[in-house]
Amino acid sequence: MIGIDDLQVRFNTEKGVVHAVRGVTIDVAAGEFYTLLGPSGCGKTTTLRCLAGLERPTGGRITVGNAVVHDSGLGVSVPTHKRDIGMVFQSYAIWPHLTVFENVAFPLREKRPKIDEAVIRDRVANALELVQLSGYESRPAPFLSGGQQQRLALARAIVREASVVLFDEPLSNLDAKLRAETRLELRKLVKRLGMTALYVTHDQTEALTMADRVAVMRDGEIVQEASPVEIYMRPNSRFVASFIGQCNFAGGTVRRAVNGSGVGQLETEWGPMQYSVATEAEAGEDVTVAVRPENVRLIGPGADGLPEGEIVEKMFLGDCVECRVSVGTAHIFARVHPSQAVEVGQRIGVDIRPEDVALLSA
Ligand SMILES: Nc1ncnc2c1ncn2[C@@H]1O[C@H](COP(=O)(O)OP(=O)(O)OP(=O)(O)O)[C@@H](O)[C@H]1O
Repeated sequence: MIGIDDLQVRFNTEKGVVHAVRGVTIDVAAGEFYTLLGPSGCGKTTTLRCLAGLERPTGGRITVGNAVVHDSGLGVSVPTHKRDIGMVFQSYAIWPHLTVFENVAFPLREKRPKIDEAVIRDRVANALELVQLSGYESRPAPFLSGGQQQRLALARAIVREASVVLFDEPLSNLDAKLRAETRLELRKLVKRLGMTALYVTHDQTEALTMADRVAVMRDGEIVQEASPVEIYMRPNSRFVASFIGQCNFAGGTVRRAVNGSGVGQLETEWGPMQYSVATEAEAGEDVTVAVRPENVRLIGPGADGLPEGEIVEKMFLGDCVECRVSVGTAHIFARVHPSQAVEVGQRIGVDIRPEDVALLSA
């Protein structure tokens, strides 16, 4: 439904040329919820703006459904209003001088040939019902709460009945609790309407909870594209592992590589370890070992010949206690249940399952 092929965007600035998007290629299936995730300045908004027709790419080709909306080689560029796309932005861009009804009706009133007033009323009523704003029709838009304004922006995007909807950080103005509620609501609504969504965010929780597929961007490029679970469990680089959630890293050397269904052996800064996820790393190769803090278990000292360390710091985080443990020649962070008795200075065994160890290139 959305095809972006080798997208290139260069901006000429006083400080020289900024190559904001470098060969981004994505293919989003009909009905899929696809998220571009990355730190500020990585080029995600620029990619979205190119798709919307708000930015002119330097190179590449973009299709929406069966329509080519941009092709730098052929000199094709379809204007924004002729693309089959709805948009929801961070600043909701609702009209403060209009009522809720008129805000939603606005995109329909702009259409040529003109849409019949009775049809407009019907479609607005439907859109408002979907986002649970029925009954607010005559209220001035600024007199809605942040969450309601966000839903109003969504109603305005869906009233066009476009098959593709673009979201640029639409939840970032909401407080934490409302943001968490709206995440799931928004995903459910998009799925119910069968829309194809391209969602831009720098918030890893949003990406992990909402998306069918996530593309992590860095410096204008996609560095990994996979399902949320795979991105989290099998990051392909230190950058992705540390951008998405917390991660422990240590230098290591492969002593015996995984073959078949067996486990491999590593020598690491934390001591000897086992791993079971097959990689291309060979015996003798230097690697970076990555382990999530929630996968580090702390067990009584001397247990089963586990590497032993000392708790040097602990921090209560509400749903868990984070401990910094000195082990081998390095430190590792572990997250334990608040009911587990842990004290600074305590000797402790550090247990990590082989399947929770990821190897990255050194
Ligand atoms: N109109 C412009 N002129 C010059 N440089 C620009 C322009 N728009 C974006 N850039 C630059 O292109 C790069 C990518 O910007 P972009 O807004 O796409 O990043 P982003 O990942 O969406 O970041 P954020 O989350 O902060 O919006 C940045 O270095 C930015 O400064």
